[in-house]
Amino acid sequence: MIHAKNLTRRFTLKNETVEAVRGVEIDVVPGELVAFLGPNGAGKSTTLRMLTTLLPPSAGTATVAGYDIDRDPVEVRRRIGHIGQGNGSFDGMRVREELFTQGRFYGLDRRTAQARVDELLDQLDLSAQADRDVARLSGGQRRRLDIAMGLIHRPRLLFLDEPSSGLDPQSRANLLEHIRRLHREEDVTVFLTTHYLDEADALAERVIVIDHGTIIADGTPSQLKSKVSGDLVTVQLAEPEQVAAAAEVAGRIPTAHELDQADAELTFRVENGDAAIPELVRSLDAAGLTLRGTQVKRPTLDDVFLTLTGRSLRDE
Ligand SMILES: Nc1ncnc2c1ncn2[C@@H]1O[C@H](COP(=O)(O)OP(=O)(O)OP(=O)(O)O)[C@@H](O)[C@H]1O
Repeated sequence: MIHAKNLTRRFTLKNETVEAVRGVEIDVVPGELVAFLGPNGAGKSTTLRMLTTLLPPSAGTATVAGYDIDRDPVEVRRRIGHIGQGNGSFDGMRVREELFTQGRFYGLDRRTAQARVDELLDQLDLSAQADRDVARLSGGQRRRLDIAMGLIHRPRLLFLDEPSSGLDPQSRANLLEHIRRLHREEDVTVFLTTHYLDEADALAERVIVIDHGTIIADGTPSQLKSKVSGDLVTVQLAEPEQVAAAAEVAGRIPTAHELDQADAELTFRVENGDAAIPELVRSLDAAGLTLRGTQVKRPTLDDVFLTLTGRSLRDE
């Protein structure tokens, strides 16, 4: 569905050149739901704009929905839906009218356009807003209308640039559910950009991580997390003086690593945190050390990003 090879884009501003995308390789097969994750400025939108034929690459090639983005941009556009950042609809139009116009724009006859509009209003839960002025929609409804607009011509591949950006948590959850359903029930291949870690984790079957214009990871959320070596175990001791001795005890667990001490707290990573705790507690007890508590935290996509880049995506 998407095959990008060495996709590269440079921007020249006065006498400075920015390499926004550097040799990106992406392969997406039909039916996948892919989250393209990265911090601000990583190159997500630039990649998306190249794949959707809005921006010519400086180097590299891509075929999207079976056509070359450079040689056959019109064929590509005909087969994809693209929902950009804050697409925005025309104010002063009613929801139904706006969708109908889009349908006619894509060459549907009046009757087909009408039927498609009704279908999309239903699918995206907008039937109750059909006769409402577009300007009076909530943020979440407006995003759903954007998606309906992008789907009018039944594309098999949908690109969404930061679809849930700026939405409150409830509208975000609702929008993601709609995207999930479209993917599941309509068999639409979805490629969306996001800088929300939890969103990528919860939504996507596959996450491609981009940083400084380069892809640094590609896999299912659990594959990516398994690259971060292990669960994070935190142990609180009664006294700061006991931490060094506790670190020695924890260090004997065969898979324990990244041991760190601060005040009365010891942290380390271990392959299976839950399985390691009982033996650790016994050993600490046998060494005469007093425990105040223990926690086990599974790796998150943020840990993956931190491991790969040395920075936290959450702080960006
Ligand atoms: N038209 C342009 N002219 C110059 N530089 C640009 C242009 N578009 C993007 N850039 C630069 O390219 C880099 C990548 O930007 P891009 O918008 O692709 O990142 P992004 O990952 O989508 O970020 P965001 O999440 O903030 O949208 C940034 O350094 C940006 O400033």
